[in-house]
Amino acid sequence: MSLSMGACPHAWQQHHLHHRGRMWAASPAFRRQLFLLRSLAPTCADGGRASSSSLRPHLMYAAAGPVYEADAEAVVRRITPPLDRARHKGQAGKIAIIGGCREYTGAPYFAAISALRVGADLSHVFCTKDAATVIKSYSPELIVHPILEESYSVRDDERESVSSSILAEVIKWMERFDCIVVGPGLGRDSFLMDCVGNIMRHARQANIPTVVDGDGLFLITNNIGLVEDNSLAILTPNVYEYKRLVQKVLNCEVNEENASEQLTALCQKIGGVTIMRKGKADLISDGKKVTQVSTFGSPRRCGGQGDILSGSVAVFSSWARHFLLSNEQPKETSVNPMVLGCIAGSLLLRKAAALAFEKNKRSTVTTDIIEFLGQRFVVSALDFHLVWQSFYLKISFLCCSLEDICPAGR
Ligand SMILES: NC(=O)C1=CN([C@@H]2O[C@H](COP(=O)(O)OP(=O)(O)OC[C@H]3O[C@@H](n4cnc5c(N)ncnc54)[C@H](OP(=O)(O)O)[C@@H]3O)[C@@H](O)[C@H]2O)[C@@H](O)CC1
Ligand SMILES: Nc1ncnc2c1ncn2[C@@H]1O[C@H](COP(=O)(O)OP(=O)(O)OP(=O)(O)O)[C@@H](O)[C@H]1O
Ligand SMILES: [Mg+2]
Repeated sequence: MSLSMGACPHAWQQHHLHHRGRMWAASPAFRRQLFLLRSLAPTCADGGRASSSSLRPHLMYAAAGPVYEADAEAVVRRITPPLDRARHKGQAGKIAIIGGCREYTGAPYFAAISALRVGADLSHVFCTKDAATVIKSYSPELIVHPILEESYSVRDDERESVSSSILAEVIKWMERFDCIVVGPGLGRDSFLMDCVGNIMRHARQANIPTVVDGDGLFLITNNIGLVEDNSLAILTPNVYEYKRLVQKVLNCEVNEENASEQLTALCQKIGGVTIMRKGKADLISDGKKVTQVSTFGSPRRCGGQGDILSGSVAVFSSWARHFLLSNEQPKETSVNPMVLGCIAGSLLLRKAAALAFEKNKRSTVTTDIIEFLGQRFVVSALDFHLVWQSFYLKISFLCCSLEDICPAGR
């Protein structure tokens, strides 16, 4: 990846300050170029070293003002590793999901199988004993560890020893993972929450990137120290999870008018984390800038799509990290692999959902979407669809024209 692009996006931005909003909104190609410049080039105004508290005014504008549409397809293409015959098992990613309890077995399965379908080599699930057999029976591809316990199965006097042995069991594996996803189908049992808090602390000490979703967000909302100042943490809240996070951290209500400012403020207040606010458009920020992915996916809102997303984001952010490390980035670069991972995951889910909906219409369920996660297929199928559509339109137009010249029946 070339990082030596000449123009300084911020200088350019200042010059055009008065045209903001309308111009960006008007031209997708323009926004695409700007995003690529901003995401793949160093921030020249501050040498990329701006901390959340030392942003200059025009950078504040960049952080608090417009939302840039990401060139998500370019990001996917850049960070996806080639299918190289020389690679061995594990090099394309080892992901672990911490989730799955008596109530929820679907969510951890969706996240784990999506990680594999996106292209990871190994996908583990750490869940409660009740959930393990069920999850294993969904798929032989997953490595399932039945180690978590809920309060009802642990006596008060055993809590400490059970908690330590759970942590010891996870630690044995932790260093091998490229990313963990905490929360899909985890439930909210208090003992379980405490154990998972310990697992998160350990992951942080070991520098393992952590995607926090579902009930993991419930856990960190009530214990924000678990992710505070962790630049390897990604939070993926849905509407309600975001609402709870804003109320707790910013002590106010969600403000749709200033969505990007509020998201930036939330990232900055927590410190270092990347947040993807899911919704009609997925808004992504690391506290420095806000980008969005708004490619239309599907009108179906069946449960489980967020789980696909968390598994996919885990894989893509690992790939983005490896890509940036192996491409000798200048130290001052502002590219954040966690942000790239969110962008790529969001696009993939949306494209897969679009294709699943085209096939299954209102009966689309999450399993149907997972079928379409083969990204090369998603991209080429979509391209094919567009080509076919335009070909079809041209044919129809030609037929209409012929009809005009030579009406049928004459
Ligand atoms: N197949 C599976 O196993 C799946 C399992 N999943 C797992 O389920 C667990 C919980 O995750 P979640 O996303 O359901 O819970 P969350 O976001 O806390 O609450 C959402 C609920 O809030 C409610 N609500 C409505 N309006 C509201 C408002 N204005 N402000 C506030 N709240 C409002 C509304 O409920 P209602 O009031 O309609 O009863 C809505 O349903 C988690 O572990 C996840 O991974 C899922 O991944 C799906 C697939
Ligand atoms: N109103 C919407 N319009 C279009 N796409 C949406 C909309 N809301 C969510 N999405 C898409 O669905 C994905 C999942 O978001 P959602 O809000 O359903 O997550 P979730 O509630 O955590 O899902 P889950 O049921 O897995 O827990 C998002 O990435 C987004 O792309
Ligand atoms: Mg969810």
